[in-house]
Amino acid sequence: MSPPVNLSPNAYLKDHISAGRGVFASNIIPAGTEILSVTDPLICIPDDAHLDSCCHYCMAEATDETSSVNQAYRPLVKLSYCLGCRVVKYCSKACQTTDWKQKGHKYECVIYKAQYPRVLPVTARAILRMAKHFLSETPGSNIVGGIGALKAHAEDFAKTGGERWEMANLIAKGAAEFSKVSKQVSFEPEFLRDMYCKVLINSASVVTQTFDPIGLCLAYQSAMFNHSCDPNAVMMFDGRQLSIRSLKEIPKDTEITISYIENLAARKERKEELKSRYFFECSCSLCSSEAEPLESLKCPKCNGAIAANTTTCSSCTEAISDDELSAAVALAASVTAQRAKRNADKSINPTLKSLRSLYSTKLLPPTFPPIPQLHQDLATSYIDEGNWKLALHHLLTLYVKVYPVVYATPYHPVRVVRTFTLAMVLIQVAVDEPEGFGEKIDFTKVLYGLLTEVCGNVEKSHGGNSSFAEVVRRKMEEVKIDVGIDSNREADKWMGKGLKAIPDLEGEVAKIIKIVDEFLATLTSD
Ligand SMILES: C[S@@+](CC[C@H](N)C(=O)[O-])C[C@H]1O[C@@H](n2cnc3c(N)ncnc32)[C@H](O)[C@@H]1O
Repeated sequence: MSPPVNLSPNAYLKDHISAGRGVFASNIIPAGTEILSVTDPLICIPDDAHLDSCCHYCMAEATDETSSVNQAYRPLVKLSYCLGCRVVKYCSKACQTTDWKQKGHKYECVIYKAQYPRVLPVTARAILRMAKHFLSETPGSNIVGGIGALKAHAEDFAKTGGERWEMANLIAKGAAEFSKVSKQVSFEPEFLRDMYCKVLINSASVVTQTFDPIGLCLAYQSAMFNHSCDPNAVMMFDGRQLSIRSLKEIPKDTEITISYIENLAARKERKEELKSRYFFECSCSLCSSEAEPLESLKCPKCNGAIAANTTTCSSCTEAISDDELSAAVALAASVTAQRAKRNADKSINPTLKSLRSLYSTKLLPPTFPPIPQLHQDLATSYIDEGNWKLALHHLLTLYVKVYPVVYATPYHPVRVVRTFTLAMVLIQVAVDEPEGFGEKIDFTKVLYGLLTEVCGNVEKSHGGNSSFAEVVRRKMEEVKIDVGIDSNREADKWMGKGLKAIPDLEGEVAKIIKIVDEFLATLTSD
């Protein structure tokens, strides 16, 4: 069954040789093009941790007044509870009315109220919503066709058994029981279990402009895109609006792919996650390649690269023992497993300890998973506690050493957003330490260079009309005024090209590289 939707003028749906159906380019799609835009996904709701801090319709986050970095991204938002259930919150009457009348809160409210103070988990809330839509629509409607066409992998879930299958049965049974409270419609557990499987296979995390997960989204249009670990497109959110944008030029009739999982993970972890969560063996170009760049190790003598599955430095020909290399790789795998166990916990001490243990092998470079994730976790934690200088060191490390390899295209949305965060943190450090630090970088020049890079890439990464592009433009104007930069300045020519491409910033870039190298040396030596 195919969903009865026209995906976009740029894309068409076709049976795939090994992945069910897939989405293909109808014509040459230039890099940085919006391929799909879904303004009203079927389901788009806050996850359990964000029910209190996000609007249940538009996903606007309540403004956190304690963090001036986050402040830069968000307009002021105040949320009020739905007085019926006191579980969900809204930022405006308009959002509340639309959620009530069109998205299903009229149906859910009484169920949530009956459970209060217990709150249903996000998957239970999602399946009730999806089931309600499925049964209330006229048979043959787009919604009924769209939901009906989604892959459920129900047999694979049942065959695999284990915790996930138990959870599917438990949530479906619970939700069926809760649905009896409603006088409108109640559901059988088997039907809800099928909806649950569809949600797990086809939903995506709603993310903020800084790519932090805040909710669950299911749109049958975007659910048709298959996965690649080296995708040519990326899924993004602007509030509840979902879009898929090209990361490179996509030739006509080529499959358009997105990544279902964290880009920074190692091949083994990626393959295991895709198999256990989505029931397929990934055979993308990256997974089938002999050695991917992230798997290279570092020569302890000259810092040259030791390609995966080899034991000799490609620059100085130093030979490293197999045992030493295997021990370093095994340590990285064990830190990855520990990090997954800690889940969202980004406590500084254990994370820092893990990072030091990896660097102390002297064989693992900053790109080797999970080192980039640990730097990112630490940067986030330091930002949360207002320790700008340490956050800056981790962000500079990612900017200099990791992003050019991991997000090779300069307009990859994650790279653009992280560069903007780096600029915002730099402002905070400049306020705390106006005299500069380390090699005394010229804050004004570097800040202007970073913002020039972000402004020049945001059109392709996010689209010129996105809220993020608007925030970036506002910030750039503010900075130009604050530092007295005339908008016709020579450097405007270098929009989007990156710090290294701006001629009068060569000296500053050299200082930044030195700061990062010294910082990494401190992590290695202790
Ligand atoms: C969100 S759906 C994508 C659309 C799906 N192909 C369909 O026909 O409905 C996810 C499912 O598609 C299949 N899939 C996605 N990417 C794949 C890939 N790279 N290789 C094989 N199967 C894939 C898996 O069955 C996966 O559980």
